[in-house]
Formats: sequence, C-alpha cells, structure tokens
Amino acid sequence: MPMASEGVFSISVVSVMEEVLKQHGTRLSDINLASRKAEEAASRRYEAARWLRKTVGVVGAKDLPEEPSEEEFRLGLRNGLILCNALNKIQPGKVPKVVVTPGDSVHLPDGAALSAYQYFENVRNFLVAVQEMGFPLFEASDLEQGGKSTRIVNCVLALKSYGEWKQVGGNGSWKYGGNLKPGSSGKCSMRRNSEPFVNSLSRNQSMDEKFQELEHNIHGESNEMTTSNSLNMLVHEVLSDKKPDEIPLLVESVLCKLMEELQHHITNRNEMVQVPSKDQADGNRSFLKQKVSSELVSVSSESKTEESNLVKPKKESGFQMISKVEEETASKDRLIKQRAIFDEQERVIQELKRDLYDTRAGMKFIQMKYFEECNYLGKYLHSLAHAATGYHKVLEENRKLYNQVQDLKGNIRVYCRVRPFLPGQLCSSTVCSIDDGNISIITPSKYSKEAQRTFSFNKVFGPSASQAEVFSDTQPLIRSVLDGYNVCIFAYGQTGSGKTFTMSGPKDLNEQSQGVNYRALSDLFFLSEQRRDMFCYEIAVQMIEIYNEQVRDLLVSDGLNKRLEIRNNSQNRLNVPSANLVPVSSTSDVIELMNIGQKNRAVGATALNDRSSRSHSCLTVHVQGRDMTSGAVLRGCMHLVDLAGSERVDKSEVTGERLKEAQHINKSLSALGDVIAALAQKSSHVPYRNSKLTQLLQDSLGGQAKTLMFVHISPEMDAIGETISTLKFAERVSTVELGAAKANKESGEVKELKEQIQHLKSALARKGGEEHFQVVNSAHQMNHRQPMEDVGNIEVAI
Ligand SMILES: Nc1ncnc2c1ncn2[C@@H]1O[C@H](COP(=O)(O)OP(=O)(O)OP(=O)(O)O)[C@@H](O)[C@H]1O
Repeated sequence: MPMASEGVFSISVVSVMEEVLKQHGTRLSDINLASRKAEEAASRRYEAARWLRKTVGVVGAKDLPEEPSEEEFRLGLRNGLILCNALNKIQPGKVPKVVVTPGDSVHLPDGAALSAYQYFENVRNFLVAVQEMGFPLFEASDLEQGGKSTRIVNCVLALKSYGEWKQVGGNGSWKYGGNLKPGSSGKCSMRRNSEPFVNSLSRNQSMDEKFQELEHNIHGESNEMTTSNSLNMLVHEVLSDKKPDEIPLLVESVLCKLMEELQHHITNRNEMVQVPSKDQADGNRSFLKQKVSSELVSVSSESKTEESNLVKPKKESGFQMISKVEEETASKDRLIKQRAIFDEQERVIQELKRDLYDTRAGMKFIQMKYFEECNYLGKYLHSLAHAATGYHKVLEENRKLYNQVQDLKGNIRVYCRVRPFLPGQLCSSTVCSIDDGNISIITPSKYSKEAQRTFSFNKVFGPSASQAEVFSDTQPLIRSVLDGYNVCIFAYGQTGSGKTFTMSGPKDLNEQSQGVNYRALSDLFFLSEQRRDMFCYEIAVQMIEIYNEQVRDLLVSDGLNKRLEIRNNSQNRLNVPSANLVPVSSTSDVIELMNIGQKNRAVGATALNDRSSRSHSCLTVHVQGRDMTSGAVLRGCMHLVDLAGSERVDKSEVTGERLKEAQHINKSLSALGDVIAALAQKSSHVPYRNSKLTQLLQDSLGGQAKTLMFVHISPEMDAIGETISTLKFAERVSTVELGAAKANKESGEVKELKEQIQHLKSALARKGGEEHFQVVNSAHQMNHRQPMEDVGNIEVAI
C-alpha cells in the first residue's frame, strides 16, 4: 500500500478499488467474466467498424464488415487506408499522403510485398498523426496476426468520439483522461471527459491500464481536484459495467475496504508517533475527514448522474463513515492519552511500590527496635517497680537510721556562742580561749578558786563565727522535721548577749546575716518542694509569747493578748489549740508573720517597759506530710524559741513588777534546765509541768525530739557573773548529754547501728543488685540533699 511521504496522509484508492473488484470479480462473476469480456470486446469492435464504414463509406471500407471478427477487423484495417481516410474525414489533411491500394486495380506478381510496404507507410502516417492528436495508440504490429485488436478498437473509438465532439460544434475543451494534449492543428485541442469518450475508454482499455493511468493521475499530480476527478472516473468505470443489483454491494465493499485502509493507516501513524500532540491529532482528523469526504462526495456526486437510486445510500454511508472515522480517531487519541496516563501511573505505582517496600522495611526495622526498646524498658520498669516496692520500706528505714544518727549526735545539743564586743566597749574579754567544743573563761576568785575555768559543749562559736557556721549543725535537723520529728531550737543568754542576733539576725538583714529562723524555714520549704512528688506537705505557723507564766498569741490582728490555755494531747495535736494557726507556703509568709508577732511583742514591751527581754517568744512551725503512695501521714514541728534574758536579778535590788517578772523568768528557765537535764539523764520523771514553757514544749522535748540550745555569752568583764551563771546552766544540760554521746561513739550502740546499715545495704543489693541500689540511692539523693552522713567513721550511703 503506497504511503504519502513527509507525513501527508494518502491512501491508494485505486489499489482499494482494484482489490475490491478482484474480490467481487471472484465472488460475483467468475463464471461469466470471460464471455462478458468477449461480448464487450466484440461490441466495441462492431461499433468501431460501423463508425469507420460510415465515415469512409461502404465502398472505401469494403474490406471491413459491419460486424467483423477480430481477424477481419485487423485485416480490414491492415493497409491503413481506412484509418487514414477516417482521420482525414474528422481532421482534414491530417494524413496528407495516403497510398492507395494497388490491388484495387492491378494485381502484381510481387503485389504482396509492395502493398505491405505501402500499407506500412499509411499505418505509420496514421499513427504519427494520432500520436500528435493525443489519441490512444496501438502498435503497427497490432494489425498483424496475433496483434492486440483491442488497442486498435480503442484508438478508433477515440477518433469516433473526437469526430462526434467536432460534429456537435467542438465547444469547450476536450479532455483526454485529464491530460491536456495539444491539437494537431496547433490550436489548443482539449478533449472533454465526456460520456462517450469515457464509455469508449472503458471499453477499449484493459482494467490494468485504467488503474495504471488513474494511479498515475492521482499520485503523479498531487492535485486534489485531479485526484477527485480521477477517482470519479475510476468509480464510474468500476460501476458502469456492473449490474444495478451489484452496485450497492460493491460500494459497500469499497467503503469498508477504505475504512480498513484508513484504520490501518491511522494505526501505522500512531505507531510512528507515540504520543501525537493535540494539533497533530486534529490535523490528522481534519485531513482524513477532508480526504474521505472529498472522495466520497465525488463518488456520490458522480453517481448522482447515473444511479440516482444509489445516491442516498452512498451519502449516508459516507457520512456514517466520516463520523465513524472521527469517532475512531478520537477513540485512538483517547486510547493513546489513556495509554500515556496509564504508563505514567504504572511508573508512579512502581515508584510507590518501591517506596512502600522501603517504608515497610523501615517500619519493620523501627518496629523491631521498638519491641527491643519496649522489652528493655519493660525489664527496666520491672526492676524500677521492684525497686519502688521496696523504696518506701527503704525510705522508712532510711528515715529511722538518719534520725538515729541524729540521736547519736545527741538529741539534746548545746552550742555556745560568744558575742563580739560592741562598738565603744572596752576590749577586756573574759574568754581566755576557744577550742572546738571547749571554752575557757577567767573566773574571778569570787566565783571560783581557779583563775579560769573550761566548759565543754557540742561546739563553741567564737565572736567571729558567721551565721552560716552557726546554722550548719542545725540544718540536718530540718529534714527530721519533714520526716515527722519534733525539733526545739532555743536561744539562751543574758540580755544583750546576742540571742536575737543568732535567731533572726541584725536589723539590717541580708543573705549572709540571716539567722537560724530564716535559714531553717528556707530549708524546710526547699526540702518540702523537693519531695512534692512523694509527699504532700501542709505547713502552718503559730507564734506565742510566755510572759509571767501567761501564754499569749502574738498572731492577733486586734493587738489584744488574750491568755491561752496549754493542752497537751489535744485532738488536733496542738498544745495551744486556740492560738492562731496560719498556713504558709513560703519563707516570706513566715517572715511576715514573725514581723507581726514581733510588733505585738513590742507593743507589750512599750507598756511593760522592755518586756521583750523578759518574755519567751516561741515561733512554732507545724508540718504535716502525707505520703502520696501509702497515704501515711507524718507530723512534725519546729519550735524556734527566743528565751527571756537569763540574768539573775538581785532580789534586794528589784521589787514589784520587775521582781515578779524576774521570778517567772528564773522559774521557767530553771524548769527548762530541769527538764533537759532529766531527759539527758534519761530520768524516769521529766518535770514538764513546772512551767508554762516546758508544758508548751513538752512534745518537743524528749523522746525522739531533738533539742538544740544556743547559749550566748557576753565577753565583757562586768558581765562575768552572768556568763558564769549561764555557762553553768548550759553545762548542766550539755555536759551530761555530751558525755553520753562521747561514750556512745564506740559503744555497742554504734556497733549495732553499723550492723544495721550493713544489713540494709545487703538487702538492697539482693533486691536489685547494684543498679537497684543506685536507683534507690539516686532517689534518695533527689529527695535529700544530704544522703551521706557521718557517724564517726561510719558512712551511711542512704
Ligand atoms: N555575733 C554577733 N556579731 C555582731 N553583733 C552582735 C552579735 N551578737 C549580738 N550582736 C549585737 O549585740 C546587740 C545585742 O544583741 P541582741 O539584741 O541580739 O541581744 P539579745 O540577747 O537578743 O537581747 P534581748 O534579750 O534584749 O533581746 C545587738 O546590737 C546585736 O546586733
């Protein structure tokens, strides 16, 4: 199938027709085709003979019968006379010299040879003239035996056609098969594609020749008009000799074949152009449409003149085919686009599959890691849970051990602090030396036989000791308060010896000069905050004054110091339940309350002439901690007591109110000394009820309660009497206890404690090994700022 070059769409219609005809020929008229062809040839021959006889005259054409056989036709025209004369009749003078047959008059012995020469002369002249005029030619040999008479018939019928055209006036151009040929006369002689000629052509040319000629016309000229005409001609030729009942079938076959060709062509094109652009596709579509429609319309219009009954079906078939072709083209386009989309999607799917595979692999890896981690965490959590189970037990043991350590240090600890000389004072000190827990003072003969005397305490702080140093031994006891223990901190000493300075600090307070009260409260809140994940602490404050054995609430807003009752073992565990109990959440809250208390105390002092040094003030911090795991409640309290001046008043010198005050002070301080001494000696009877002060502090003196006493002395010589008196009081409570503590250091009690600690360590190691121990230990470190405590040379790692 020939294809147009350079992308121009073309189909060989001729080939299509030929193929269809071949099929139809085989199918429709195989049997009678030969006879039909013979009939057709004879009919055409007779027509040619009749026209020649008519043109040249019967006499002139005596050798040519009206209905000659092929042989007769050939022999009749062999001498060229009839042909030349006929040509000269329609085109006078075209063959100027015509040799007359000698046989006509004289029969020569060599006539045959002579006439053959003459005949050849005529035939040659005729053929030259015919060629000039553009008529179908034949070979001179066609006139001989075995020659093709059909070509001679074609030529004669062409002459006939031309002659008839001239007879009717010769108007317009006479066209021969679309080819323009110059006329012999020099004029532009054109043959019209007239009906007679087409008929004669169809009758004189073989189908092969017709197809060749049409093929040439269609492809040789590339002219759409010409192609259309030629196609018309072809269709006409094909249909002209068909019976009416064969035509529809044939047309249908042609169209079907054409469709096939178009589809085949489209497929080829689509293969050539993988994904044509929209423009190309549109171009193809319009070209196809144009081509097919032009051909079909030509067929249709041509057929209209002959077979009006075929017009409608042809038209309908044509339009149907156009729309079908359009549909097919659109469908092809869609398919191509879909294919492209499909390919793209296929590619994306492959990529996604790869990604999915990678992701799955990644996920599996992560999952594996996750399970590994979970396993590890599970085990770790298990050990932690195991540790946590024992944690509270350990905590409890730790608490006990910790406080046992405090016990070993002494439940009652006495510290001595020497105030520095105040500005303007004579620097003649009664203090000879200070060595750790010992202080030596000058003792006038009035008080002792010895020139100096040494007193021992837990520790002695010289005039240059800082507030932080003084507090350092107190700090561990703050944790005990949070663990549910009671702590009493006393400031003892004569007026002006520095009690307030130790407990609160100087008037111009700063971080360094802050006293025990501030530091203790600050630690208390710090530790409670550290333990907030395990314990819920509630802290509240009371501030009470004992003056002349009367208990007064210092946290009152109306300034009235109403007398309060002390009730030990009260329901709410408050010894003075009716005193204001103010909840606090920070150190500043407490300081604010202390200031209020001091103000209330000062008010009283104005009225009673410096009562502050003649009354005991007690700030009590109540702590209640609830273990959030076990729900157990721990209660502890810390009493910060600023005692009244301890100076002894000579009864002869004072009377009245001052005497009364002095008596009360002496009595209460003496009662306190008795209680502490009884406790230190582990006496079976502790005389708490001898004073309001000891009654108030009953729960915090003795048992597991811790007592710290800061004994203050003034270094001035003129205060030596009070200093000796104070030191003797302190020595009474501290020496006994200190001695006991010293004795305990290497006693069986310490050994027992060592064993307990070792036992605890082993128990922890058994529970979870070293890791477990570390967990517990770190938990302790988290909750206690001082996990390590020294007991002599024993290190308790809890
Ligand atoms: N360690 C010290 N360093 C410097 N100054 C001190 C020290 N101790 C006390 N003072 C000063 O000595 C003076 C008396 O001290 P403070 O008021 O504390 O005595 P006090 O025993 O509380 O007296 P009172 O019984 O009258 O309350 C104050 O001016 C105080 O600042």
